[in-house]
Amino acid sequence: MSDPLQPIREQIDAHDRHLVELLNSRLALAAEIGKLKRSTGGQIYVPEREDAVFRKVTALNQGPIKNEALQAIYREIMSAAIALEKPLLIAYLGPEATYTHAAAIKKFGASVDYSAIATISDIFTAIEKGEADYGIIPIENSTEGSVREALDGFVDSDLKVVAQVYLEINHALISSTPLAQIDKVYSKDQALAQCRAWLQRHLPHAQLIDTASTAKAVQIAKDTPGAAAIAAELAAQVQGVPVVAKNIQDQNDNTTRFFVVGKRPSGPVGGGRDITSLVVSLGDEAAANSGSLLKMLMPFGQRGINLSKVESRPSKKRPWDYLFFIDVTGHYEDPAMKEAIAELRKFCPLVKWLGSYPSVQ
Ligand SMILES: O=C(O)C(=O)C[C@]1(C(=O)O)C=C[C@@H](O)C=C1
Repeated sequence: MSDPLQPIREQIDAHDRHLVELLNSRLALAAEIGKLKRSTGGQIYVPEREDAVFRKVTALNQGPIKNEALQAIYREIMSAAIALEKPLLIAYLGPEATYTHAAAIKKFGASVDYSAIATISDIFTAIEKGEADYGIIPIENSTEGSVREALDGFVDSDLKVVAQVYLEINHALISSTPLAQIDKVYSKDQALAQCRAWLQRHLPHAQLIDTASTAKAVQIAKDTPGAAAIAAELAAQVQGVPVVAKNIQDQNDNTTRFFVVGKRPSGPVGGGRDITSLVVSLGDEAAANSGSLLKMLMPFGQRGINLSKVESRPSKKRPWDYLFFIDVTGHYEDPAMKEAIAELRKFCPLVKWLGSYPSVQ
């Protein structure tokens, strides 16, 4: 009896031949772009162009492929294109299998090189010294708020935020010890905090111990009797430690926002899809004038520039002196944004542009 799958598979084979041809022809064009960029010193990774490509293919898509699947494929196509143009090294907050590692792969795909770096400040240093091309760091979590080391890192650095990526965070309890006998739980402070209610319910007497990263916690738990770690399931797989419980985060839509940092700024994507991040200090103005916070936001509001985040951090220079981290919609090069920032500079001793980047992807 003839196999009914056979003729369909033959059509798939014909499509695959065509796809491979098309992919190679597309990548040859990227290699040509790479040559031009190398001779002119152009940027290899271009977030605003990638955003346009993602938007274009999504608009072309009539199914049945889902947009998410199409974008994942295009992520890998552009990752392969980057690798042909120039091998890029991406530094991420390690060790291997941290959430930042997963976010880095989501952003840059499988064809670039990655390097695990122990601290956020070492990531900044690696890029400044040219030891890595880009860095990826967690900036804020939907349950726990900002990552302080990351915000602080930008104050003293001239690196720019060139792109951002969001990753849904699903924590697992990882241990070789059964749940009833676990007396210590290791993880990064943010992850422990994101599972506070679950821990209170299931391990109310366990000691909670902060570690430099979630993957580091798995390393410790692996060799410590009675110990468990909170980390990604990926970290459990990579290090061969059993998963005791899955999805233990208190909020189901627990999401972390990551920044990609590099030496040169990204160009605009337009259409209200850019975000600009700034750090502002009001200096003595704050002490002298109770309306100064409002005054700081007015230059944006008056020009219809949308404010999506304001976060304050102690300046560490004087007690009760604050730095404000502000996200606004638009690119630094937009005329209205330029005007607003110029106005801010008239009365703020510090207005530092951290970067402008596409809001999605
Ligand atoms: O258009 C470019 O500048 C390219 O390098 C090509 C390409 C692509 O494959 O489409 C690859 C990498 C960049 O990040 C953006 C786009």
